Amino acid sequence: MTPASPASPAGSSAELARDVVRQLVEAGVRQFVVAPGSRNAPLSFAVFDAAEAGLVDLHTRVDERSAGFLALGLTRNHARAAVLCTSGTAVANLHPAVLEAAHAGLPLVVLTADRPARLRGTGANQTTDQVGVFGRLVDTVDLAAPGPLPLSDDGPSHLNVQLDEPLLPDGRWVLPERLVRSIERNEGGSARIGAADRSIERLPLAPGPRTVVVAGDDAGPAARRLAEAARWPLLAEPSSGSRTGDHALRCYRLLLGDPDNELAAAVERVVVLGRPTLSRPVTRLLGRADVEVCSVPPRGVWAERPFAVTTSAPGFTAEADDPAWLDAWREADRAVARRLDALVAAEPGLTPYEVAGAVARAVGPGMQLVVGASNPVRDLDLMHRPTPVGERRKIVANRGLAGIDGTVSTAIGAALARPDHPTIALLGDVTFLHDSNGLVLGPREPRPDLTLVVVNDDGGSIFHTLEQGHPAHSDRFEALFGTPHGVDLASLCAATRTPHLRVESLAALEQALANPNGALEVVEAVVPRALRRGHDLAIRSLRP
Ligand SMILES: Cc1ncc(C[n+]2csc(CCOP(=O)(O)OP(=O)(O)O)c2C)c(N)n1
Ligand SMILES: C=C(O[C@H]1C=C[C@H](C(=O)CCC(=O)O)[C@@H](C(=O)O)[C@@H]1O)C(=O)O
Ligand SMILES: [Mg+2]
Repeated sequence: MTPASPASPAGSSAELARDVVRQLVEAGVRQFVVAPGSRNAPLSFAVFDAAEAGLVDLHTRVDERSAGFLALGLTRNHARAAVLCTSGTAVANLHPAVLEAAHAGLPLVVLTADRPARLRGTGANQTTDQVGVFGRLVDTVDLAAPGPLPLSDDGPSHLNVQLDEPLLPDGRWVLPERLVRSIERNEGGSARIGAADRSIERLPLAPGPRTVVVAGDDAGPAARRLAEAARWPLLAEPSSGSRTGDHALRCYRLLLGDPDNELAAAVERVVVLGRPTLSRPVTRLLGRADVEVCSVPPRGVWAERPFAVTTSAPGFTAEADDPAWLDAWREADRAVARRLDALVAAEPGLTPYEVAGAVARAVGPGMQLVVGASNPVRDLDLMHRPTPVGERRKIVANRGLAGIDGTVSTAIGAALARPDHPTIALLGDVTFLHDSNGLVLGPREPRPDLTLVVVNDDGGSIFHTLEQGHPAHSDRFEALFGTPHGVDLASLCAATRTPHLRVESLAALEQALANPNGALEVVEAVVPRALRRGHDLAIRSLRP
């Protein structure tokens, strides 16, 4: 047992590392994800000692891409995390998660170990230019000695820590008593970074113009509250935090996508909150010259909107408007939803729409759903019936940049940060394969109560629904877009000893969802990809 050293030698890497970890803990970081490396050893040892003292949770991941998204999932669920790695290409593997955090406005902390500045520009091993490595969107704080850490609360913080040899502390870190006590009293930074509902100046909107409320990703419940106060139709994406109550419309996308829909044509004003990312009909509505747009800027970088905005404010209020407008939208929504359910039910085999519907129904009060990009989030948008207000369901998605990367790890992180209830994830097969390293968990690792439902259509079916999927391109489609892989997911799961179940019917899927194993498991739902374009065209042509 190495002796405890209350204070490391002044100017040592151990002292610098301990100062960084202390400040992060004081700022509310309680989750640390370590990717193994020698250069970051002083930081890793300091985190280990903080974990031994019960102040933080320590996670280890061998793949920095997964480590970054694990930290993102923790942070997205208000358990602020720091991810740390060694120098060189390891740092670049964190970039996808850092970019998602920047665009989603998440306070992820990135600790990159570096060689001392004197070695920069030389051929020193594993040394590159890490200052500004995440581009203009994320500033770097380059640390050579202990000092105050400027941390961002509305986006990622990059701390590049110059660590010189010796890289080993000369003993265990005995954390300062006052730090331990303050954490035990949960003083200092909050361990749960949430979108605090700060009292903000809300701008009143006059009744009259035929208005709809669009709630994009991370809009929060403010969108629902405004729609309810004004009696306006609510067009809420699954990860908006507003897809609850009786103003939210399930099939808004189909109503807007109908060029002859009189209700859509009659819209005169849109109030938009969060970041709408799912569909071109919503994008088209927001870009219409005859529509007034009132916007609450979203979190994250580039918060200015890609469409003309008439009024921008941190929030809006409204009085009750004419309910006939809402009633007309509700009636049309119910009518087209009935036709959608009939179309899906008429299909003999398991469809991705049924998978999304079954998953949505399986997410009970308090539970969490993490949904992957591409078709799963769009199928959920069509099939997810808005749920009652107040039942604390949470739907999480990486919509800052809509990447298919890191989704397994994001789901694990989000699930670990919400241990009171099970989490389900819904994702495509290519998305799953893209982060299958997320299943590589060491024997000491905290494990989530998480069911990963993988919709396996052996490739990227989204492209069938886009321009690329037109039959004119069929000679090149599979090679460039369909990308069939033929991977045996059962064997892939077996490699990491992850429980796996393959289902090919709705009944089998519902049975699996009703009997989760309470730990990490994969339920593979096999569906045909060849039918996607036909189904998509039929669904888009549905009318009330
Ligand atoms: C990191 C990243 N690479 C590529 C893309 C482009 N992309 C979007 S969806 C998709 C295919 C997703 O396939 P899958 O997960 O199986 O879902 P499906 O489309 O079959 O529903 C790809 C490659 C992306 N969004 N992010
Ligand atoms: C496949 C990629 O992402 C694309 C996915 C769908 C988007 C889309 O147009 C959906 C159409 C709809 O449902 O209305 C598409 C877009 O936003 O234009 C995304 O690029 C990809 O390769 O990035
Ligand atoms: Mg697929």
